[in-house]
Amino acid sequence: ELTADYYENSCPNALSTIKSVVEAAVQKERRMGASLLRLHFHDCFVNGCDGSILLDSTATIESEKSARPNNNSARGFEVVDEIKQAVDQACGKPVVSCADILAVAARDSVVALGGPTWDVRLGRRDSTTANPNGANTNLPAPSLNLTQLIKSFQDQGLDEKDLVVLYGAHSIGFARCVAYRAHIYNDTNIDPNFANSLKYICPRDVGVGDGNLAPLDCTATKFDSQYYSDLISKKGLLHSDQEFFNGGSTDQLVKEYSYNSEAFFRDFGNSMIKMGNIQPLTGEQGEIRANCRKVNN
Ligand code: HEM
Ligand SMILES: [Ca+2]
Repeated sequence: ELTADYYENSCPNALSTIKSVVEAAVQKERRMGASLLRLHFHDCFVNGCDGSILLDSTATIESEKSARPNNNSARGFEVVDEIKQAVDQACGKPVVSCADILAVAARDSVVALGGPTWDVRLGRRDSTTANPNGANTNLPAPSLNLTQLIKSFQDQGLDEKDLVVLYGAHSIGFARCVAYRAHIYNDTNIDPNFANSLKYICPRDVGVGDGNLAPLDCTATKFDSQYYSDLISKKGLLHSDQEFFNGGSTDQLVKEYSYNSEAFFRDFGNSMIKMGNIQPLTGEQGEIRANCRKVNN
């Protein structure tokens, strides 16, 4: 069982230390808040929230970082290193796990960008392995349809409502042309002016401008419910985004969140806690890494 006050005795300054590093990082670059939030998601969906995504490749470990959904895409690892150093210094020894750092940094990022807060449950321990194949299978691709998206969340014990509300994380951050090219050129459920404007940034030919970034919603540096309004006006950036408002079972919830940002904020915190509870290592399982990129000797 994870608990919110897990570090209260062992390191009373842990949470405030994490918060100040996250705030400084977001102040320097607002997108970093989005990148840190996504790291927690990509950690939890592969072998649970155990810091597995943070491990670098070695002779014996093939990293999740190099798996398709993360390669040239997941970012924020240097900020996690910075947090880890600061927090270990504040505690006097490594007592805070890298998995917990990701969970707290995700919350602090959302708050720093104007979103809701919630009590992060803590006490996760760090994995001694990575699972790149798991990253390839479990992390949903932007080409998925609604049924497949629902399935990928169900596999993690998350329901349709968790899916729609957590996907509101796309209220912040950016995607590369490779992720949205198919949607702007091939799909018809997209506002034509919106699609045309993106074609300047993202050329049709594969290999040209693949890394060019576009914002996931039109207020991408602020955490808000704008994302859902964008979907209603057919301005979802990814194919998978627009699947949530495309005549299916999730249309109603998208509408509700578009005009009720209080409900969105409340539900987001609850579903983040639920996601953060996916298969944690606890007790004697795993370890507390001294360096988030490496297993202990
Ligand atoms: C449900 C299925 C999901 C799919 C198919 C999906 C897909 C994607 C894709 C393709 C990108 C762009 C990556 C790139 O081009 O480098 C992205 C970015 C992002 N995703 Fe998701 N995502 C999903 C769910 C989530 C969830 C549940 C969260 C968090 C709770 C999340 C948070 C983010 C954030 C914050 C970014 C922007 C990152 C940045 O700017 O560095 N996504 N997602
Ligand atoms: Ca993991």
